[in-house]
Amino acid sequence: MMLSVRLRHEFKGFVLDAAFEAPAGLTVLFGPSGSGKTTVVNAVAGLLRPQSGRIAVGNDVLTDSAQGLWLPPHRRGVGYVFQDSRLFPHLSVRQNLLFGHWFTGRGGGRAAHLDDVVDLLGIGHLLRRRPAALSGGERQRVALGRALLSHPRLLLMDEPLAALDQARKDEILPYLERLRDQAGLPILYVSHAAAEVARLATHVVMLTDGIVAVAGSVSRVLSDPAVAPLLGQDQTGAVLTARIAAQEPDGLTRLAIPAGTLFVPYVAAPPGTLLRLRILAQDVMIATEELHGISALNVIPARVRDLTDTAGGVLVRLDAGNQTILSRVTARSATALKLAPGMPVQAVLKAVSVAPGTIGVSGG
Ligand SMILES: Nc1ncnc2c1ncn2[C@@H]1O[C@H](COP(=O)(O)OP(=O)(O)OP(=O)(O)O)[C@@H](O)[C@H]1O
Repeated sequence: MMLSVRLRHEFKGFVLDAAFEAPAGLTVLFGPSGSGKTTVVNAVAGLLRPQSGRIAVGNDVLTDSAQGLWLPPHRRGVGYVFQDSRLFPHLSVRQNLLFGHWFTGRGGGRAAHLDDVVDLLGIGHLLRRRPAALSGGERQRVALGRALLSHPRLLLMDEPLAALDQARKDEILPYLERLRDQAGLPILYVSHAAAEVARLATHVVMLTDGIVAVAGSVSRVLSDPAVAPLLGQDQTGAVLTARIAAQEPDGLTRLAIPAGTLFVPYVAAPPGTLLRLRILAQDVMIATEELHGISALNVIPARVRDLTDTAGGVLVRLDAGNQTILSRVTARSATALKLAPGMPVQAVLKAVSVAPGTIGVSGG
């Protein structure tokens, strides 16, 4: 099931002209304030009728200006989760959940069942409570459950974590990962937090000034130097998948990636588990010779693919196995090391860069 979007809409002083596809999984719509994210989401939800374009989920066409077709919001099968949970305060959690179910009246075989959704989101112990007696993170989990129980073809999430503090975000992220991996739906997720993109996205659509600047899988987009100015210097970095190889006696966890072995602080998961790692460009040093007597645990053989000058230094894209790592070095170092495409190097990852907060299950 794939969401495909082609849209053109003009406000005074702003033109949205965007086309992209979002497969099953979680596609983050990312971009600076005013780039058109909400306009896209509103067009998909049916809250805005675009001047021209076509929006479809699989074979179901939601909007097609060429045919004069435009489905109203309640006939789109779109589950919508907002920044604030918008639960009904006078209803219990259970009643809130069933409201989505009841409202659409689209039961039947493919219906998500209350018990399954409650399990997926870990909200069984909350069913009798009123929203006022929930934490912000719990409320968002209930709002997710309500959206899921409306049997959507598609989930839209407009900065669902933006109103939560970091502790509540951390609490809800694992549930979003499960939803992404188990719901089998396209999820279009608006965010301007790079950490959320790195943690949750399977695909990324970067919007700037109403057009799609870059789009593709999260690993490809985040390792694209063209994306660095949009993410910001200290947020630029690659995302890669690793497999837990073993738990070490000294408390570290050994990970396997195609290019070699990484050691990270203990990750509580069994060998074989796939993890997603975020490796910030500023945490990767480059050595042109074999290293001895260095405290860094993680040194990976790699090859320079290309170099890009940016405001904050030179971004070096490194091929490591079939994965890509980004490193930021000063122009002076790039010159001194004579870095050039094709050159074999060692990527030195500072162990701290693979911190627990940046580790999530793989997805996609
Ligand atoms: N109803 C409207 N009438 C006129 N201009 C609008 C309208 N809605 C949005 N715009 C303009 O369209 C542009 C894109 O707005 P949009 O809300 O889609 O951006 P965004 O990426 O979601 O931003 P943010 O991250 O700040 O929410 C902005 O310049 C905004 O002022």
